[in-house]
Amino acid sequence: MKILTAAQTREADAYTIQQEPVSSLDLMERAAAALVAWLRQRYSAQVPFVFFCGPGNNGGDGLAAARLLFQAGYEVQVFLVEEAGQCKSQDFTQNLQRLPSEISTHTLQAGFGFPEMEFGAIVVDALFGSGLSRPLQGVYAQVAEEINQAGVTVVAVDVPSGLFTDAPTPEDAVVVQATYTVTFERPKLAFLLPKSGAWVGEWHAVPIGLHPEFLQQVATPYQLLTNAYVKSLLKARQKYAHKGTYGHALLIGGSYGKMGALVLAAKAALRAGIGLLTVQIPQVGYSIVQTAVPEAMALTDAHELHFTRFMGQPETYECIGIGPGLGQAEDTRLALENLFRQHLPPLVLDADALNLLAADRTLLRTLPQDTILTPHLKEFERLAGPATDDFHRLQLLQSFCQEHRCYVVLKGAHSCVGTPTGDFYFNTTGNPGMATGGSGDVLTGILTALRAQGHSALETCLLGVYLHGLAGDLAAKEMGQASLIASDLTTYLGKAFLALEAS
Ligand SMILES: NC(=O)C1=CN([C@@H]2O[C@H](COP(=O)(O)OP(=O)(O)OC[C@H]3O[C@@H](n4cnc5c(N)ncnc54)[C@H](OP(=O)(O)O)[C@@H]3O)[C@@H](O)[C@H]2O)[C@H](O)CC1
Ligand SMILES: [K+]
Repeated sequence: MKILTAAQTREADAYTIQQEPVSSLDLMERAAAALVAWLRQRYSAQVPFVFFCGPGNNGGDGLAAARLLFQAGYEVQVFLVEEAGQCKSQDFTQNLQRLPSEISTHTLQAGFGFPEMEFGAIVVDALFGSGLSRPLQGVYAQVAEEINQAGVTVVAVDVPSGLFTDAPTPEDAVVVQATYTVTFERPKLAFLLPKSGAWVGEWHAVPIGLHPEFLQQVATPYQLLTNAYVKSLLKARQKYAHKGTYGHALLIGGSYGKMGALVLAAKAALRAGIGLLTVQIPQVGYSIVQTAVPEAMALTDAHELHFTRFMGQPETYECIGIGPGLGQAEDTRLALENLFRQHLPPLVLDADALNLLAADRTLLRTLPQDTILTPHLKEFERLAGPATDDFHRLQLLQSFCQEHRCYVVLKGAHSCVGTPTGDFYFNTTGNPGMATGGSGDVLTGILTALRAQGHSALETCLLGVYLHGLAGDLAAKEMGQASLIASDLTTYLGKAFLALEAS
């Protein structure tokens, strides 16, 4: 699903208005109705609502929604927030005229006294949306600050007021802290990024019937993974298959004190459908692996404690995953250097393999084409340098993938897959319970297994992050986020496959 910029959203509006055709006032009515349907599903008519409406179409949405909610029997109060002399949008003015006189309406200007709020009231933030052109100041900043200090549930209309959707919001800017953001048609790019996403709370995208033709033709490098799309990437298992049909993968990793990481990756690879799995481990890991993962074959390194030399034949494997528990010894770096000189099957690199690459730019330059790298934010910073903000990090991701002709799974709340073509795919599954040691090792195992089964690098990344997150969501549903540990992700991987197939 494409993610649109604010400018593209305006174009989508204009196209819809012209081609459907529908008046802009009716389009606003549709947006307001979609918001009200969401509110009514969540809150009973006993819950009072307080609307704060700005001067543009976001405020107009607020006014239309206040009217519809009032007509549905809810108690509604409206505060119009305005800087003296500020122009109002036409649709705002029309909706103000349509507001039933029974709704208590007040204007807040500079120096206002912030209203007392009834206990349990829900604040609807309709100050500004995608038309924000500068940080909040004056009365708008004051109202936003008061809302943030009121300790109430805040539902932001389309965008939390003060948040820029396609550019960094300055560090010191005032932004409404939303509990929920009900956004129209598509989430905005800022919602998916770690810093700006924190203002958004839990977001829900509600359709408002923007013209499908426009959505189909509009070009964007930003995509959101949908269930339907990821499902289309699944391959059915064949009746006459044998273990050779589903690839032979190799995982290289584990070192003294870090064999668990390799075991986690190996178990996940097996649950991700691999036909055959071999692991290469230092001697210290031999009995650990043979006991913990009897399904895997083991190659032992010449070294007792860590990886120093690839012991197999590259052509035996359809994919090699390197990194979980690897360690960063100098002879491990040399072993990677030697390995990269060979003709290799596709690679998945994680953890210490990434740290070794980051510390040795020459090694990085020899990275085989189409390698999948799976850094978290800190590892990515080591690889590509520090980012000044979320949007700068996306630029770094794009140029890194293009320069090294690789795929990067940048792990986080909405893990982002960067591609050599300069595209970005944001994941939609997963939860904060997955921020736990070993979660990344499980992902490496899944990706290595999918790649070895013949998926392209892109398909592997998309299917892998989605299934990994879905397994986390299914696990968290039964055991809660706090108690979730990495092995649970592997336990629930089968259910994630089933859920995706059945969706
Ligand atoms: N397709 C859709 O998604 C639809 C969305 N709708 C809603 O429309 C808004 C966007 O409306 P728009 O009027 O473009 O923008 P805003 O309401 O966010 O505000 C714009 C006005 O405010 C001025 N402005 C901008 N920043 C500030 C600021 N910091 N302080 C004061 N004033 C500011 C701006 O004027 P400037 O010329 O000064 O920039 C505008 O006057 C979208 O978010 C949805 O809620 C439609 O209802 C339906 C379709
Ligand atoms: K808003």
